[in-house]
Amino acid sequence: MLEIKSIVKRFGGITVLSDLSLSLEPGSVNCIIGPNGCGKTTLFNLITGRLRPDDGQIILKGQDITGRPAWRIANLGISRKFQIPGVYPELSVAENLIVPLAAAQRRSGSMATMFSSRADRLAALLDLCGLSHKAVDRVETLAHGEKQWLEIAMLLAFDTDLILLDEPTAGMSVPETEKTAGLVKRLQSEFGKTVLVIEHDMSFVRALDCRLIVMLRGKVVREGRLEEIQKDPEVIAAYLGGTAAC
Ligand SMILES: Nc1ncnc2c1ncn2[C@@H]1O[C@H](COP(=O)(O)OP(=O)(O)OP(=O)(O)O)[C@@H](O)[C@H]1O
Repeated sequence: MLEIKSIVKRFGGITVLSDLSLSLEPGSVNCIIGPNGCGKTTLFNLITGRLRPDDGQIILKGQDITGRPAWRIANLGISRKFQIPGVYPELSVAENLIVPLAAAQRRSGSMATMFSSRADRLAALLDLCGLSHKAVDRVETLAHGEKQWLEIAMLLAFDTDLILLDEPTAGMSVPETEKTAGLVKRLQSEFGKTVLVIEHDMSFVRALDCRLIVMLRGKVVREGRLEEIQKDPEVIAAYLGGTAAC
């Protein structure tokens, strides 16, 4: 689905990403962990075209997207959720979903995507984010967690193959965090999406039960399951430190 080859990003004299390589299998869930400032968000900015790399290549489904504009990359099949919910507060929940549904229709030129009709699609998306009972409510009246779930459903409505989520559980309670892990898993299990998540919350990482990618000092230093990663001395020293949570 995605192949990042030896990417380098510098800001002035500081090298934030150095020779970083990574690949994502189609239909997989992957989670990036790493200490503050190690370059996780910068990596998302490079993948989505907000920033251009100084060196290296980014390949999406066999196509070189390195340095292409963000709108073009979105149309080629990558959607992204920022930490703060990117929803339309004055529109209803259903209207928020109709906007990306329409954008997906325009992008593909066909509705032969996930569902058989627009009504079915809308109902499935409302069900996915647990907001069927609030379909006509204005989004500004929703709780923080509900806005985050709505935005994840909006990404699904836009129907790209690859979905990037930047700390989707930021500001959430423990039950909300657990629900978010279930939602992210459904993107893969029910809809076949490839998902790449940045997350700090280890209870969420554990619940997600997926491949972990550990970044340190601008590089990928380890990949694997949590059980392996949490035993790694370098990871423990540099990132997990004393956090008994892992
Ligand atoms: N536009 C920019 N100009 C200059 N420096 C930047 C810019 N964007 C990021 N940086 C620097 O690059 C480094 C990596 O930042 P980045 O936000 O990618 O880290 P992160 O791993 O996502 O951190 P966090 O976990 O705190 O979100 C930091 O030192 C940051 O200050």
